[in-house]
Amino acid sequence: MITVDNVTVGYGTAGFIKAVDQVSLTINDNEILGIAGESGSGKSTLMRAVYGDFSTGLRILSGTVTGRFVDATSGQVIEAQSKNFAPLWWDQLSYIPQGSMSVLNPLMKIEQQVVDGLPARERKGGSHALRQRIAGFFSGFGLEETVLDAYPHQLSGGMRQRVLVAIAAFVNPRLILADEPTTALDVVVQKKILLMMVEIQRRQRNSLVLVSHDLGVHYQITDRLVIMYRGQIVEQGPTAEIFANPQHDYTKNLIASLPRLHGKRAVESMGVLA
Ligand SMILES: Nc1ncnc2c1ncn2[C@@H]1O[C@H](COP(=O)(O)OP(=O)(O)OP(=O)(O)O)[C@@H](O)[C@H]1O
Repeated sequence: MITVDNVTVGYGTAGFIKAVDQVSLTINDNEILGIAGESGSGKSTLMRAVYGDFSTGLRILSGTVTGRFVDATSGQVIEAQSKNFAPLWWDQLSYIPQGSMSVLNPLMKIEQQVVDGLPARERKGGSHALRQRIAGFFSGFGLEETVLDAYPHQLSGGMRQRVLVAIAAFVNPRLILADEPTTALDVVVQKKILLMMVEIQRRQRNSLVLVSHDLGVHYQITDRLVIMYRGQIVEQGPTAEIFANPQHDYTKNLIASLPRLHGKRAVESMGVLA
């Protein structure tokens, strides 16, 4: 679906601050791909390059990010470079950036924020019918209809994050990019959000890329894992294989640093999806 080929990405026009260095990876159809790595290792930058969001001064210095999508209405295959992805946002690929409060407009009720992001074809049938569809979709994930009439500040952090996930998934995009969606939330809320994202991926059979510095999260929900270190990918492969047999010292240290419960690694005892 997405091929990242030897991409170097950074910021600035006069000078160039390199943030991602010669990275290659593939995002396949119908999979959960995890991206892990310490703070500043380039995870968010890579996500922006894959989404095609150059608004932060981001620049692809070399290499390509190519997407292959199928138009939901015409069935036509669309192949494009990420610099041309903007018309495909929401419909084909959606992005949940870090920080739910800064993403949602504080002055607008949730319903309007959902509606504003929708492609025109989704708005057909009038506002009442659309509200019913949105409410139905939200309730499928335990979000009551009253949430639609709330302003962001009236919702808890966990609720706002679930709303963001629901908005990102509403039009059934083929790829959802989620950047640290559970960071700064307590473990109970984290679990709810992770379960919601897995449920969405299973129902929609799309691809989910999950950025998290928390290897425990990756262990529980990702199919494949990419480990970044100082702007480069130092390891990638099936998550179970990486945990069973980490190759790179950085990955070994990350796994060794996971908390232990009764002599077992905590990830083995948590079983979010059990
Ligand atoms: N808008 C920007 N302008 C200039 N440099 C930036 C910008 N955003 C990020 N950087 C730099 O790029 C590098 C990679 O940052 P990035 O946010 O991609 O890492 P990250 O792994 O996502 O970190 P975190 O987990 O803290 O979010 C860092 O050195 C950072 O300072």
